[in-house]
Amino acid sequence: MIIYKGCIRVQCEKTLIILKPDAIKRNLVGKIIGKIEEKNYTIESMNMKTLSVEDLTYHYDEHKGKGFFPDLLDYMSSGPVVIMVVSGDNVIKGMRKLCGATDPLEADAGTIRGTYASTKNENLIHSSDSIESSKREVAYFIK
Ligand SMILES: Nc1ncnc2c1ncn2[C@@H]1O[C@H](COP(=O)(O)OP(=O)(O)OP(=O)(O)O)[C@@H](O)[C@H]1O
Repeated sequence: MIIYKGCIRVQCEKTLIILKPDAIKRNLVGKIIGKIEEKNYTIESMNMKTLSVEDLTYHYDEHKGKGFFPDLLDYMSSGPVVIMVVSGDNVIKGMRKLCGATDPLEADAGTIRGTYASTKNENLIHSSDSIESSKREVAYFIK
């Protein structure tokens, strides 16, 4: 049995994190990664890329047809993002909590969105919302 940073390695979850274009434009990458590391989560992989409309249509499939979808595509393709796989005990739930509510005005103090973001359109970070989403997103974005 391998014990790694306090959790049994084989039971550690993985989640896909995307630091959105505003995180890079506003020089917040280091601060956000600092908050993730403060929680003792582990960064398993990290890369930068500008997402294509094809990537985003796949990723945000559930939002296709909604009024904000065109703005979401414009925003998410407006510059490079940082794509990370982060692991840790209960990391999926823990990272969603650390990100805070989708609307930063409703996000708890101390969360990433509550601390650094101010609009629902540009809310800095994506985090997988379930084990199924995490598997689907990691399989798509990490080749
Ligand atoms: N009503 C809205 N107006 C503008 N943008 C929105 C709205 N709802 C969602 N979005 C954008 O679409 C993204 C995906 O929405 P979702 O409801 O899946 O929120 P989330 O799970 O908190 O965010 P994400 O999927 O990016 O982690 C949001 O993060 C936000 O950027």
